[in-house]
Amino acid sequence: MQQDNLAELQSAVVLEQLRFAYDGTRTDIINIPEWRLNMAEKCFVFGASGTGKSTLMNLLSGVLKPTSGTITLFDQELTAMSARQKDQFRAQHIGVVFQQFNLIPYLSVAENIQLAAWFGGKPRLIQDEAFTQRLLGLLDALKLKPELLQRSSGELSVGQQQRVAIARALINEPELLIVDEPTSSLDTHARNSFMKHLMAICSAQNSALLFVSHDLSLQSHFDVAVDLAELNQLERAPS
Ligand SMILES: Nc1ncnc2c1ncn2[C@@H]1O[C@H](COP(=O)(O)OP(=O)(O)OP(=O)(O)O)[C@@H](O)[C@H]1O
Repeated sequence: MQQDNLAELQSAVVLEQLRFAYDGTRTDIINIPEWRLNMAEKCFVFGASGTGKSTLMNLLSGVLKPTSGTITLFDQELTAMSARQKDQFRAQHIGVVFQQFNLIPYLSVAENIQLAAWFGGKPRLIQDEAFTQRLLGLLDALKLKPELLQRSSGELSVGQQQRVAIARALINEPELLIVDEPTSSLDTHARNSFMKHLMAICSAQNSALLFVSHDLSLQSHFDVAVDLAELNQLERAPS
């Protein structure tokens, strides 16, 4: 079978009977009977504040463990992995940009990005010329000046930190990029430019993209859009 056909058959993400309640509560925050994301598809997940967007992203990146049900990424069941296997799988296959970016403020931009490559199992490649070229290409695509590489990430503006977080998430060319509400601190012009660059990089790398936000104006950039309130089968109090 041709490689292209194989890629079409495999899903990037499959959720089945996925339920999650925070410890000590009995209220489901997530209850998704079934959902799929195709390989290399760019999906916008929207919902108002408090609908569970960050919770869903934390489940998909393996930071939270579901109460029940399964999460399968590229035919591998995340929910069946040990904590160590999950960390390794995430580092190798998933790029995550959290709302707060989670950069290490006292490390330089270069060190923050190299750390991701190291955890992604590519420590030797960091010395490699091709790695440097890829890093410079990413910086250029994200409109970050190479001089920033030696600056502590804690010294950068919020917009710059955001783009460094994206560069870090993309450095290992992940099959899946998960991005949680990254544009809220940007003005309209910066936001549109950021979105265009992000889409171009994902297309070039063939990465599937799951992007959560409450900002519906971003929807036009994506292949598909999902309303989390519809996807999530939560019991609602009768009105
Ligand atoms: N650690 C926690 N313990 C208990 N409840 C939590 C915890 N974190 C979030 N919640 C609750 O889960 C629900 C979903 O929160 P979540 O942060 O996933 O929503 P969100 O859609 O990402 O919101 P926002 O757009 O404001 O970031 C909220 O009712 C929230 O209060």
